[in-house]
Amino acid sequence: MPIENTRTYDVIVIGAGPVGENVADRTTAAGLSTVLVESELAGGECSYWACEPSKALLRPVLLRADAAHVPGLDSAMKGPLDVESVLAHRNRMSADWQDDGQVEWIKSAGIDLVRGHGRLTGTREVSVSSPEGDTVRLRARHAVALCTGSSAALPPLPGIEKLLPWTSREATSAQRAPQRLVIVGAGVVGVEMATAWQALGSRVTLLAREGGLLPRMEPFAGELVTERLREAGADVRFDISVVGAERVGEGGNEVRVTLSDGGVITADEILFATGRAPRSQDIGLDTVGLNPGDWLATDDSLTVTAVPGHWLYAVGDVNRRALFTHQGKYQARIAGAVIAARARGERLRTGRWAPHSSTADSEAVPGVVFTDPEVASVGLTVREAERTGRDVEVVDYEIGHLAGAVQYRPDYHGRARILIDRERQTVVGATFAGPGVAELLYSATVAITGEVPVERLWHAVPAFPTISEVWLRLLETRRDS
Ligand SMILES: Cc1cc2nc3c(=O)[nH]c(=O)nc-3n(C[C@H](O)[C@H](O)[C@H](O)COP(=O)(O)OP(=O)(O)OC[C@H]3O[C@@H](n4cnc5c(N)ncnc54)[C@H](O)[C@@H]3O)c2cc1C
Ligand SMILES: NC(=O)c1ccc[n+]([C@@H]2O[C@H](COP(=O)([O-])OP(=O)(O)OC[C@H]3O[C@@H](n4cnc5c(N)ncnc54)[C@H](O)[C@@H]3O)[C@@H](O)[C@H]2O)c1
Repeated sequence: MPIENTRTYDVIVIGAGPVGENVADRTTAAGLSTVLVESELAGGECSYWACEPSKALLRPVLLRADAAHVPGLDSAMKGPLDVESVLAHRNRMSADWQDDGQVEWIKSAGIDLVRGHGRLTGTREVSVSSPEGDTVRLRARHAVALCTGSSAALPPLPGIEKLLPWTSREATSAQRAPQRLVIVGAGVVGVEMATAWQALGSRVTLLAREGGLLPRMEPFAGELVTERLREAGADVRFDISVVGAERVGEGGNEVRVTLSDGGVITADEILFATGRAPRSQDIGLDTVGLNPGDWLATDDSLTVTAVPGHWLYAVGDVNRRALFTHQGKYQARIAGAVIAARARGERLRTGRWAPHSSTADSEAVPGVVFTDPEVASVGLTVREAERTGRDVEVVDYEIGHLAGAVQYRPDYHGRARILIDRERQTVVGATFAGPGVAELLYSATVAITGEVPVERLWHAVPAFPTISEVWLRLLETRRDS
């Protein structure tokens, strides 16, 4: 007999990914009783099929790329990667796809967890269907936060369902390297997975429908990554799309891909890295006047603007503001503070950079692409500045000229670009592409969010010999140009 029961909490959070967990943590810490609803694994996409496994696959690849060019280590780097150990390490970093550790943390934080598929059933009401067929009805006194994330979006290719294609899930959790892997899509997932699997033994063909890789970033970033992927043996093609694909061979063990230029490629697997779709199809949006399957638009307090009453929030990937774990967790801290303030009847402190406003989503979203070389960017690119009519100065510097870069790796090649707002005289965008630049990014993020005047940056002295000296060289280049 299916069981039905009803429970009341101050706050209901649907989705226990990194973002939902952080909303629940903040509301619980504010003294609000909170329940998390999760249909798969607590920890979400990031822990099992995205950030953690992908970075575990990439770390040895990037370390090796550097070490292979450092005198004294180069000869030790001649052999192939120990693929079995890399995959075993990846499995451990994905907690072997078990969420016991996360569940323990949820309990220790004083948060209740209900397993099952959550759906809104009306204002501040949620119903959860458990895998056993039971239903739990939840009521919220104050807020419901939708943190259901995103899933891979597949292109409308005829017969795609019969192809059994890889998405980001298979690409991050596969237990062996396919001999031949075709990757469609040149965004972050496409280039990271091309870097990983090419190094792990697959022959990768990467297909970009644009004229370069990483099309949303500064073009030099994609050019450097293309160069290194090609050196590693990957077949990288531009201005091309897939017009057809089918499983062929014995038991359908091969994929035959037909391209827009008439070419045909045969591979063992095909990965579609063609963007994300919101997980909002079946979460009861129609019961509150929203369209199932839509991204959920919010204001800077993460409140869903189309629903009256200030009780519904959308946080993380599902609101499409910035599809990164760190940015979703930033939103979660703000949403948690907003929910707590409203529950206490306090006025929100909104406005640029105020505690209840996720301003960084529009001004300074940092992101690192863990390719060889790494690409790190925050704030505007030149293209975005042009599109939004911002008057900026653009300053470029070849990172390989720095003493710190040569110490890092004698053949260092990389590029840095900052954008300076002419009127405000502050940095509004930065992109670094080169080995080891990931850790540089926070300095740029602080410069942008702190709106540090460029004149003051002259007093921020980078240590010698580090790659951070790029900041000084960028200032000198601007002064002397
Ligand atoms: C291959 C790959 C690599 C990435 N690498 C990075 C990286 O290095 N750094 C970075 O910052 N970002 C990275 N990202 C992006 C990052 O994974 C996402 O931004 C992040 O996971 C979003 O967190 P979230 O909590 O919003 O959603 P998710 O992590 O998707 O979690 C949503 C949770 O909600 C649950 N859920 C959904 N619907 C329901 C429902 N109806 N009822 C109950 N539960 C439900 C899901 O099961 C899931 O557990 C990567 C993404 C991909 C695809
Ligand atoms: N290191 C990281 O932080 C990291 C790593 C991976 C993913 N992510 C996040 O995940 C998000 C999703 O990444 P993604 O790479 O899936 O998406 P994306 O939007 O970055 O790139 C998608 C690519 O697929 C192409 N594409 C879309 N439809 C296509 C079609 N029908 N045929 C051919 N090409 C097509 C696009 O032109 C684009 O090049 C990113 O925006 C990023 O925020 C972050």
